[in-house]
Amino acid sequence: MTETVPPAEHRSGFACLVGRPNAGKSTLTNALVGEKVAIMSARPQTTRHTIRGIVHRPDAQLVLVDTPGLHRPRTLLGQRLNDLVRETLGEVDVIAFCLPADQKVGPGDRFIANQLAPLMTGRRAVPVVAVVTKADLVDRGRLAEHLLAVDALAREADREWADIVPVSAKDGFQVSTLEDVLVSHLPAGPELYPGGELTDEPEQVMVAELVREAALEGVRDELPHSLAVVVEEIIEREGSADPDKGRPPLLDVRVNLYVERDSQKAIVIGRGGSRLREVGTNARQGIERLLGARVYLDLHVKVARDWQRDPKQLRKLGF
Ligand SMILES: Nc1nc2c(ncn2[C@@H]2O[C@H](COP(=O)(O)OP(=O)(O)OP(=O)(O)O)[C@@H](O)[C@H]2O)c(=O)[nH]1
Repeated sequence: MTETVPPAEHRSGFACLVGRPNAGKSTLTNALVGEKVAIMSARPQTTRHTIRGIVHRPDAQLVLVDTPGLHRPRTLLGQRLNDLVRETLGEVDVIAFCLPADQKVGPGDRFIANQLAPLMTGRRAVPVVAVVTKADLVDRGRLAEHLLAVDALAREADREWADIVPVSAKDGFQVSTLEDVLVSHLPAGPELYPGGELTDEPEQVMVAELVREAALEGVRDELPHSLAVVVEEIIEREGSADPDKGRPPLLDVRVNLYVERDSQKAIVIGRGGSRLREVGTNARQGIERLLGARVYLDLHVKVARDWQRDPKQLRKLGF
């Protein structure tokens, strides 16, 4: 019998991707992890939850935390998200600050750089790698200019980036280089997630993301940030599985969709319930793939007035 000898120095730890909305954090997480874990969208701030993916390789395990956009708080929800973001940031081993190459360094980036600055010094300083995303969208000249501007951004705050790495999640340019750079900032340590499961996101949160994505499809303009999704229960129907016949179990999945106004409820439900049925069908297919089971999906649309500003509602909705 041969035993597998662990590599001399195995590294492990947590990395957090920050950056303004639309900076390409979710897409980059997916490119690094190699599987769709965060839900992508052309619209800002669909990533309400902290979603982790794991880069699992023989010499390292890098646990990625994809945060909601670190943005200037406008509502209580924004404030909560920022608290969550800062809490997460204090605990990670390396931060990847994403700055899209096709957009000038602006006030949003400066705001984040200033938030990061205090974390970058002292005994427990966290290294921050500046990641210039979407490099495929600009030519070499503009990329070089952008890299200089990104470098200057750190010096404005009297700090230095641990590294600066241009990447394109779209065509894979430098993604493995970035992976190596992030790993190089991790401490020596054993696998944090034995076997390296791709995600430790609770099933319920992923189910909620799939329903939210389906419910927003085509109506994002009418329901910008006014939709929260809560999975009430996932229950296996007794006696539904038949392993002998290769029949997977049937799961009853009950989900509440919260909107702020009656008019929004009407949009989600559609004429005679037609749109909600379509949302259910689309979400169910994704959930069945995710859970490897047959799914009976029960959707309820409820009005929670001004839920973004009400602390009690926020807690109920899991924020
Ligand atoms: N051309 C190109 N487009 C990209 C790249 N990475 C992301 N995008 C696009 O940029 C948009 C935003 O990407 P996301 O990954 O959703 O950005 P995000 O930072 O997670 O956004 P929030 O969830 O709003 O914080 C999407 O339309 C992506 O398709 C890239 O490397 N190249």
